[in-house]
Amino acid sequence: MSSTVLSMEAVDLSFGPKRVLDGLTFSVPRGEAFGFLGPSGAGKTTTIKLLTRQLTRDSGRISLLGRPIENATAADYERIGILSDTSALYDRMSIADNLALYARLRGISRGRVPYLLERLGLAKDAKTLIKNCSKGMRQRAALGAALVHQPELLFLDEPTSGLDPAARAEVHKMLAELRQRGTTVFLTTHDMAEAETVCQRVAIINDGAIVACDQPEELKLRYARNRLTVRTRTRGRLELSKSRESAQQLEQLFAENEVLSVHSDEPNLEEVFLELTGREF
Ligand SMILES: Nc1ncnc2c1ncn2[C@@H]1O[C@H](COP(=O)(O)OP(=O)(O)OP(=O)(O)O)[C@@H](O)[C@H]1O
Repeated sequence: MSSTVLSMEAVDLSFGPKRVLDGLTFSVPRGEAFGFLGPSGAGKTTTIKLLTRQLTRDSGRISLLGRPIENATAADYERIGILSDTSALYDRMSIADNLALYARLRGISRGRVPYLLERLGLAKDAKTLIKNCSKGMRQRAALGAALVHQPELLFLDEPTSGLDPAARAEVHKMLAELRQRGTTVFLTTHDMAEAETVCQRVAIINDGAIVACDQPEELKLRYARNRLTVRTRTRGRLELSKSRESAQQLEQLFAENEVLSVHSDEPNLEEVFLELTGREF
């Protein structure tokens, strides 16, 4: 069987006169956590909707679980889990009952529900009605619903938005475990630190087109600015590039006993993102 679980080739999509996706091309091998990053409105959710057949492309090819998406069967969709802001939870039912319902809809036992509640930090709130949940609790419950049938391919649209740092860390741990078990993850996020923690590769999308796609480390080496920040006694903070001229300048500053500290800025994905999209989140 092909090791490519998911791919798009030259996919275009317009809403009316507006081109939203423009020649989108990428592929995701089995077992990879693939991050899809981009500013608001770049086309991330639209891409997930195409991959999960909530929308249809204008042109190009999409394959899912080794076959053209047009030929995907109901059984293929049983192998997929989706978390998005349209994930439906029943407001008047408790968290535990929602997860049990999802298990029943998937035709599996509710045996995994207590485990998921525990792992998602929801055990003590299991009986809370969804309508009385905080945004973070709701988000974790929706993640539980997406995971209940142990999908081999998981689409996560901003899975940790609204979560506090502890819950976020627990979700990251769960995702790492899922990946170890061979689950393929397609994830959108605005959180660059999350992308670096969770994803083996990331694509950066801007105005509907992929502007870079690689391992976070590679992108950082390729695009991040390389700077030194020097705090001086009388000249304040100086920013130097890592160049020969700057080395001479730094030597001079040391000779003049000006240097209080030298800090080498580690390149980070946020800088890469800004460099490539020209936009903040
Ligand atoms: N049903 C629709 N009809 C018309 N335009 C749409 C529709 N859905 C999305 N769009 C437009 O398509 C573009 C991409 O939207 P999309 O939701 O994919 O962005 P996104 O990258 O997920 O943004 P965010 O990070 O804010 O969730 C936006 O300009 C949006 O306004």
